[in-house]
Amino acid sequence: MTTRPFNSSITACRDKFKSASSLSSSGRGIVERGGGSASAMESYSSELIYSSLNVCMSSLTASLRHTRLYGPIWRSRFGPFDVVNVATAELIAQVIRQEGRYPVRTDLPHWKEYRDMRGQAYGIHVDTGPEWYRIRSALNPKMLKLKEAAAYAPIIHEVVSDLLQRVELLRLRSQDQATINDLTSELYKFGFEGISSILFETRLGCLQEEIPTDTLRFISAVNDMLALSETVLFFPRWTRHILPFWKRFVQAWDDLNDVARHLIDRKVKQIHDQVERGEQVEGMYLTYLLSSNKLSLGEVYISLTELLLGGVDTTSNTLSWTLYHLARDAEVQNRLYNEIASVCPNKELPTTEHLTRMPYMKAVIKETLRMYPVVPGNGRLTVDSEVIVDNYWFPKKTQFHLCHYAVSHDESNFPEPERFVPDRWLRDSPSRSQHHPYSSVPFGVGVRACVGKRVAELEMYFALSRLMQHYEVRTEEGAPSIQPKTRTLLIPSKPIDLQFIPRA
Ligand code: HEM
Repeated sequence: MTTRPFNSSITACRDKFKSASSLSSSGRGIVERGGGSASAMESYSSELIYSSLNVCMSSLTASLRHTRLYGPIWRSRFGPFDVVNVATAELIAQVIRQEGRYPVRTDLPHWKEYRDMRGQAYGIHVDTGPEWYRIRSALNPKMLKLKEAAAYAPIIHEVVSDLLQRVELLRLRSQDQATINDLTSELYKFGFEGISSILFETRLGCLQEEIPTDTLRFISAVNDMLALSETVLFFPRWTRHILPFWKRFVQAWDDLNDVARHLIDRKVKQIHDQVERGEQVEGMYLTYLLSSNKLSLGEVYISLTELLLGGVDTTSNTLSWTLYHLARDAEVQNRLYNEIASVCPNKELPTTEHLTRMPYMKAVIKETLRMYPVVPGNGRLTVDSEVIVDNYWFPKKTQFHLCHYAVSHDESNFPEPERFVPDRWLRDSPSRSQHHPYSSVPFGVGVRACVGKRVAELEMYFALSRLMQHYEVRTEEGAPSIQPKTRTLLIPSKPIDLQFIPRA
């Protein structure tokens, strides 16, 4: 095969590998999307940190449709993005196996610009290469290992107790003394409180009746920054004088940093006072980061903020979908309840040891994350070397989009993919699916995978097991089924309202 020029700079073919031009001509297509229309902006305006992940920004249905139309690999353009999409487990595996020592998801030039403007450290999302690795290595301990994350069990239980109280309050306040409307927004408060109590070692009061003013400012700064992140990236720089987005983006970051810094500085002073008094310093994640001396104070500010951004919306959306399905499937719910009740009789508080004896609960969460991978599409930008994927040769600086949602809904991996079947994940079950290891990787894989996985799992397991101990969840009569949609993260397209019936 001879080398032929490709019709754009993104792919180039080399001897022995397929001509990348066939990406656009043999049913593997280039999909062009117009830039900047109001409707496009509406559906693609981002909510979360994972704006940096969902590089092709295609909607779920579009990603499934494109897979059917173009096969497992195709190019797409959206605004400034020129992306190679891969939509089989094997191709995802090929990209990941060539990601190198310092994988990059995608560029975040607007975050970098903000940090340059304010003279701040870059942090885990903006830094690349060995610098990213240095920060990531400092963050990994006390987060990634189950044994270490287990130290957060008491504080997570404290926050789950507040969640239970809030559920009871809202239930009793409702007309039928059962229904909680828009469960996801309540679970969002739980997610925010849970992760900040570990990271900042401070209870923010998100689940209180009257949320403190500073906490409200924190929550809205997080929301504003994330909602504006993609918008800012999308519009050309010259529009910044005319459109309000950049100014609001900067303001949101300023507010976010201000509250985070205040929380951290308070802790630094407490630790300093304890040391002065000759007391033993004990704490959680912030104390660990400060005492490990691996990061500058500026890097600690940025790192905790970025961990918070990764942790607030992810666990809450996953828990919402889990409860939604349990409410619709009495058999699955009973089985889960029976497992929890047999491991922890008399509503005993579950410990991490108890969790090791709850395989069905883990299967329920795995199945939720298969059907609703909260990060439905991830990205990898090849930086250091050229790569070969599906026998095509791709040059450096190729942006890949890993279409996780399409893959985990592919029936060749998971028969009847639209059915919620936790049994697929159980070792001895006849329904256990024989799937490719990369067909459902909701936390990512490799050195760049989710740093908060263990904490997220603990939060979800404790919250789910205790909710089940106290309540049976049901749907209201005639409640419509709810489809997911992407707002970068995968979220319910409508509010989820569920009934919470107290158990004896
Ligand atoms: C259900 C819960 C969660 C899911 C499904 C999830 C999923 C993911 C995924 C898919 C990635 C990208 C991995 C990759 O590129 O290979 C990621 C990255 C990340 N997540 Fe999570 N996440 C969850 C919870 C959390 C929590 C609770 C935290 C905070 C403690 C967190 C913090 C982060 C951070 C900081 C990154 C970036 C890591 C890096 O770039 O080195 N996540 N997460």
